[in-house]
Amino acid sequence: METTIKVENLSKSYGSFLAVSDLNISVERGEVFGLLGANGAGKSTSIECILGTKKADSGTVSILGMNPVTERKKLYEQVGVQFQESNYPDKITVSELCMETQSLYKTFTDYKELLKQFHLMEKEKSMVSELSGGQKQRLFIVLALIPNPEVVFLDELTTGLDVEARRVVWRSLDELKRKGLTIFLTSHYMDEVEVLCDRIGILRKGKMVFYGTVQEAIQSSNCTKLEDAYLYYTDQEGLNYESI
Ligand SMILES: Nc1ncnc2c1ncn2[C@@H]1O[C@H](COP(=O)(O)OP(=O)(O)OP(=O)(O)O)[C@@H](O)[C@H]1O
Repeated sequence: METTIKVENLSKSYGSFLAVSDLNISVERGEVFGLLGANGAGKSTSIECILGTKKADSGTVSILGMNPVTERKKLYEQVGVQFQESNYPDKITVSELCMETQSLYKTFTDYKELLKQFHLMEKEKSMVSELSGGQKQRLFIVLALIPNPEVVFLDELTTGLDVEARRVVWRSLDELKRKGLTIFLTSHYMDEVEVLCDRIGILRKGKMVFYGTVQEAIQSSNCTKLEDAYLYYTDQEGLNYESI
């Protein structure tokens, strides 16, 4: 198998606060990896350090065999990133923003196909600023996919999406995965994780407390559902576990 993302012994502190501690992750080509953890567990910090947009204190990262810090330009031709809050000009339409994004890359996918796939075609001429939260979220996924990437990083994939929109996103990602796209995502929704992820890592206070398949998480915690297994791993003091 071909390893697409390799993270070894990655750590990051903010002052004296250790946000990510000794992270090890390996994602194969065409695999979907989900990084899970409570608010503040260190997911975004990890993604930013992996992408090289934040400087890790120690550890090594390789994406498609490249170092994201020193080979940034070349790597970013093949990596898509979904931003939570994109910086876009005030008065720009959906299609203009897509075209602008296309212009940043040597090769790209037809954005209209992506807009269709993510049910945004009827918003093509709308101002980005006038889209609903869920429509914007889907647009940011489209923007991440425009370079026709080999790997895509999706932070809080479907936060704010309604039930139908989530299914649209899941279906589209599944299709892209079949074509060999490697996906690194974070999510707070265990149903989504069960549908999409081949392997997961659960972070608790910056440390990986579980790494393996969804089935392994369920089995090793003696639970029957992933949500319970997740709580078992993230809430080991038992404060909330089984409180409902
Ligand atoms: N720039 C910063 N300076 C200091 N502390 C930070 C900074 N960014 C993040 N932190 C802290 O690091 C920890 C991890 O934050 P991070 O954003 O990585 O968590 P997360 O798992 O992505 O959370 P969420 O699910 O809420 O998005 C938190 O305790 C946060 O307060």
